[in-house]
Amino acid sequence: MTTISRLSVQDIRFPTSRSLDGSDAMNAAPDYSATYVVLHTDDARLEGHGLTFTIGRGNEICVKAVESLAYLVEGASLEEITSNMGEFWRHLTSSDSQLRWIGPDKGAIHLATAAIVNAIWDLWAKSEKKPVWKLLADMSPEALVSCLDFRFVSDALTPQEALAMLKRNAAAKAQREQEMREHGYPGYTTSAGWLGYPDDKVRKLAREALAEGWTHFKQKVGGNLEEDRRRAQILREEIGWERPLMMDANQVWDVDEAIANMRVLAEFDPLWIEEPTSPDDILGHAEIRRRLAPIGVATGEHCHNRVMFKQLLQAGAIDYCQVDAARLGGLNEVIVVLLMAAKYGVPVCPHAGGVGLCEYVQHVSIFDYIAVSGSLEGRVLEYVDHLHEHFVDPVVVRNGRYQVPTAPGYSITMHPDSLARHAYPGGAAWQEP
Ligand SMILES: C[C@H](O)[C@@H](O)[C@@H](O)[C@H](O)C(=O)O
Ligand SMILES: [Mg+2]
Repeated sequence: MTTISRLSVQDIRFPTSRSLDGSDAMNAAPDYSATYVVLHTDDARLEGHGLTFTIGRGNEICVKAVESLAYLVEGASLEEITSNMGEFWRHLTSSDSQLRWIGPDKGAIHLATAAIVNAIWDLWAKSEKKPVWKLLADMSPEALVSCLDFRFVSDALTPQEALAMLKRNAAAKAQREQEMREHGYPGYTTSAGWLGYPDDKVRKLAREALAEGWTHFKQKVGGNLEEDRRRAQILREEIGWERPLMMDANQVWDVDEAIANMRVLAEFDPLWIEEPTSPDDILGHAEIRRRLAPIGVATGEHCHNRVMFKQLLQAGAIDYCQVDAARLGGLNEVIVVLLMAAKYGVPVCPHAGGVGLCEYVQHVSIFDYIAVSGSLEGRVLEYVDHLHEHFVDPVVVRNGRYQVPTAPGYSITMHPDSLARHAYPGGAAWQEP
């Protein structure tokens, strides 16, 4: 038996705003940050690591929220948790009504939940000596369903339906796993298109990404429309018209504004417009989708729970579901969304623009292909080229495709010296001018 003896949490921040990596129309100068959780156990060789992605001072709140939730896992045994993961997830999200009140299932408390829940999955996978995607892919449909909480979504997807979907896909799992191991999962890069980059940098990075084998590119829009057009022109000059170009407005527009601006940017043939308006505006997304077709609508990085994803799907509001591994309450809730998206026939293209998110979502997409959707059609996994060097098992991308991770766990463990250097405010990275 493995007992979780203690939870520790650290405020880790990277000064990415200095180079405007990650910048967009809403977040002009983000410092990519992580509320970083370690579950210590009575076995000194076994720890579970997890993080939630925030920007700079957002960590102040998330660290506190993790501290408040810690008592719900400290002292529990891993076996006790994993023998009924669905029930445990509900315990973590609902049993303390004082903490639930500041959610429910949204905001800082839910981000904190994600860090803890993902650390449990990391611990579980490490104890089984498997990468998380493989732990999931090897589970029986019954075992997987028992990890999930269908509360508030059973009108759209029942546990029985989920079971039937997983069973239908089970026969060809081994074949799809082999395919993933041989060819990897298709990706797209956002790294050439950050809003704060000067034109010559956009051009240079697009050229380099093309040479590396990337086939899909995303640019930020939503600043000044003429500047958006200029950058789109540069990208089209570099990548041609055959390769898909996606656009991301990061929520800055009202509904009508989004439609008007995208009608102008339509000349660059974007595959999708991402976060065209407020992430909470389900009917607004549906309206934008209806009026902008065939340009697709994508959203999800700020969609805070399975209930909202349910409504986006029910309302026919999205063409691409951009689930975020640390915005939802960890992997359990992510899997519920994968299943709902598969039922509604909407491809899942997870969000990965942040620190550690690429590391997480490679497991999500590979598992989705093997066991849930069984399809690669319309699916590309985001990649951003930042901060991977801080991870013990960083993502490996070849020719624009994510290679299957093989190390045990959720790939989210950071090097101890990276943690020490980027601890805020004391770390060396924050002492330099
Ligand atoms: C502040 C961040 O870099 C965002 O711009 C990023 O997550 C982005 O929306 C994305 O889609 O990758
Ligand atoms: Mg985005």
